[in-house]
Order: sequence, then structure tokens, then C-alpha cells
Amino acid sequence: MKQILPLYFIMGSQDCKLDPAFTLTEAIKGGITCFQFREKGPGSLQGTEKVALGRKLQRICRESNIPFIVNDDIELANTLQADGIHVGQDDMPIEEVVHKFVGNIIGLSVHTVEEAKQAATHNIDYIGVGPIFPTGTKKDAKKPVGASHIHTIRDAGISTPIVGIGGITKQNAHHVIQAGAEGISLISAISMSDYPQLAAKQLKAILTLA
Ligand SMILES: Cc1ncc(COP(=O)(O)OP(=O)(O)O)c(N)n1
Ligand SMILES: Cc1nc(C(=O)O)sc1CCOP(=O)(O)O
Ligand SMILES: [Mg+2]
Repeated sequence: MKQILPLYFIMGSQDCKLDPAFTLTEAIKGGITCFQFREKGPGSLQGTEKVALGRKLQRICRESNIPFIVNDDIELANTLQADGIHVGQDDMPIEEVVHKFVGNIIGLSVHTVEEAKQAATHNIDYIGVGPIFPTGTKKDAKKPVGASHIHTIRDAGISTPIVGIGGITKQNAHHVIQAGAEGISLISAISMSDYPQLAAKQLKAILTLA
């Protein structure tokens, strides 16, 4: 599990400055280790258009052996036979997700130490901790917790693999890794770049040094 988490790219068409398939292809060339399809919020595709984009992006991931994870939508994850699903505290109960998606990667969002402790009692593969820094991408994001929050979770004895999320850029990514996370997950630092391959490469280089 830990080897797929270092540079975890998340996006949907609503997040992209350039064409989504091109953005993903370039991000893969730049060294991302995992991809989450998160078609959600203002401007996102719905229905058959969402499924078609998901299929297209999944094909791109498969060609390069990059795990393809679906955000929120269990039905889509099943339809596409995705490699995994990511859910939050307010989505489908985690017990149900674990039951329905057995044998696949399962990620859960966590904001507090208590939620991280709860998460550790379930058979999940990683937790997404955030928002670490202020983010403009998710309008209903909670208050930023800072990278030290990852330290606090580790100090509470939780060993579940962690990815930090929220406002992570090449300027602050090293704080997240130094605080004890296995990886960084991010949207706009790559999806809004004019050069997604370069953006991913630069982030990868920072991870190597951190
Ligand atoms: C890796 C990762 N971590 C956290 C999230 C956020 O999930 P959630 O809280 O359910 O919010 P939405 O993404 O569904 O708006 C994530 N998607 N990925
Ligand atoms: C999808 C998401 N979840 C968050 C959480 O805190 O759970 S923050 C976030 C948005 C991440 O986008 P960016 O990298 O552009 O800040
Ligand atoms: Mg969710």
C-alpha cells in the first residue's frame, strides 16, 4: 500500500485547466503514484458523461499500472471495477463500504484524532488527513489543521498509512512528509498547472528530498 501513496493525484473535469485526459497522462509521466477520479461540485459531469470520462481516465491509468480510485460513488466504482474507493465521514458508512468493496483499496477521510482512532478499527488501507492547509478547491472543507496534526495522529499510536490533503503545493509538501505522512494528495497543484508533467515531477523531487 505504502508505495502507491507518495504522490496521490485527485481530479475531475471541473478541476482541470487543460483537457482532463491530457492532464492525467502528463501527471503520470511526471511520476504520480495513484489517481482518484473525483467528478464532483460545480461544473462536474453527470450521468453517462461522468461514466464515460471515468472509463477513459481508468484506461489511461491501466496502461501505466497506476491504481484508479473512485471518490464517493460506490456504484461507479463497481461499474468500472475500479481498484479502490475513497469515502468521507459523511458518505456511505465505512462498515458498508468495507463490506461492499472487499479486496479493493479503501480510503477514508479523517479530520480529528478520534476519527483516526475509529478508522484504525476498520479494515481500511489509508486515511486522508486534512485539510492540512487552506484550500480553494473544496468549498465545504473544514478548518485547516496544519501539518503538525499528522504528528499528533502518529503520537496517538495510529499506524494506518496517511496521506495529507488540502492546499498542498511544492512550497509546503515537505512539511507533510516530515510530519509522518506516507504521501501527499492534491488536486490544483497539478490540475491547474499549465505544465502538469513538470508540476508532478517537481513534487516528486521534493518528496525524494523530504
Ligand atoms: C485522499 C483523500 N482524502 C480526503 C478526501 C476528501 O473526502 P471527503 O471528505 O469525502 O470529501 P469529497 O472529496 O468527497 O468532497 C479525498 N477525496 N481524498
Ligand atoms: C478533496 C479535498 N478534501 C479535503 C479534505 O480536507 O478532506 S481538502 C480537498 C481539496 C484538495 O484540493 P487542493 O489540493 O487543490 O487543495
Ligand atoms: Mg466524499
